[in-house]
Amino acid sequence: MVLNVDNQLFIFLLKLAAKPLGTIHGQFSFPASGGTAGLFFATAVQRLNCLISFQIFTGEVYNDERLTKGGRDVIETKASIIIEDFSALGQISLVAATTILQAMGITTALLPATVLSTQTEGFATPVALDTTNWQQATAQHWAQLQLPFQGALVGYLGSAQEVHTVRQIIRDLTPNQLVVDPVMADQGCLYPGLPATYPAALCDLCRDATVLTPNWTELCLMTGQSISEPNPEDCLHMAKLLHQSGITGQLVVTGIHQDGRIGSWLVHGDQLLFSGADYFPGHFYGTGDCFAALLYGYLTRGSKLHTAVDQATQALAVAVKETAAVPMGERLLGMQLKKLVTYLTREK
Ligand SMILES: Nc1ncnc2c1ncn2[C@@H]1O[C@H](COP(=O)(O)OP(=O)(O)O)[C@@H](O)[C@H]1O
Ligand SMILES: Cc1ncc(COP(=O)(O)O)c(C=O)c1O
Repeated sequence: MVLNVDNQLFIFLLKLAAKPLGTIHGQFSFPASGGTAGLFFATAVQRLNCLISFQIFTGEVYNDERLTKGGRDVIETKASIIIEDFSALGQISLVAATTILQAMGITTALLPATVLSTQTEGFATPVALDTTNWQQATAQHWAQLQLPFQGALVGYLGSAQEVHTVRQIIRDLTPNQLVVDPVMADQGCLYPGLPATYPAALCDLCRDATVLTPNWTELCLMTGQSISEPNPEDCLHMAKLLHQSGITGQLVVTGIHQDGRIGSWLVHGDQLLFSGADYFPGHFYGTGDCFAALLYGYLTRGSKLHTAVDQATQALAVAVKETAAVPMGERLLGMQLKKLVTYLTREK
């Protein structure tokens, strides 16, 4: 319960208590204990001599000289913009990426691309909430605040319209690096609910990417090639096709089996550099999301791309091993991240 206190003596005492913090005026609301709680609060504030701006229930603001007129100090931390679906259940996409990047000590700026009740595979049709208007308004707010951004990571977006929105947002916020995981397909098929026009829409966004992490099916769809078995010759050919179409970011193709291991090919000129780890039988959901987040994280920490791919592959293997130990049906919830978080927080 909130009680309105309109008591001249109380306001006088509160002004006195808060004097070191600047000017206050008007009418205040405090919890049921009323004047006593208010006085206690004001005295505590005075004792702490807080150098912050804070708001009391009614919206009255204390201003401190150190704060700018806009109401905040300059923020120097460069946040990372993460744009992908927020699937409410389990550890898919934005939930996994946020967990990983926070464990790596990276400040995130989240723009959920769509809010889903579940991921799109294995749970029938998820309930979806379109976030386009909110995303645009939030990006505009961030631009007005002139916040600095280190980079952006883009994953599953879910509609061609959303892809266009995201492209515009990225152009407005100008992050230094853009890692795009063109999430749309696996094992030869587009994910449920995505239209056949989706790959072309995604290619537009990929033109702005500095690093791309498609799996083999996604690479084939992006280049309009029929879906083959992964092989080096086709991979290099498709890398050239992408380049010719204006997609010039560095290419890391995931889900590659080589020498009894599984990992990715980093396209380096006419060479393919393989990074791999132990293969665990069966399909895992959300490995691609986690790989892209880890790769983004290591790049942000300053690793060169080849090193970052190796680091991401080894870190991901920790989560794959943990997830392999849970019953197969549970894998639909995404990757188990507990051990990976410990691994990441222990890293220097
Ligand atoms: N069965 C598996 N065993 C071990 N690691 C795997 C397995 N499946 C995927 N990974 C790891 O996850 C990475 C991304 O997986 P991939 O299936 O290509 O992603 P996506 O989810 O985008 O299809 C792979 O390059 C590999 O490092
Ligand atoms: C909503 C959603 N986001 C993300 C993904 C990405 O999963 P993965 O990392 O396995 O490509 C999926 C896969 O089905 C999905 O449905």
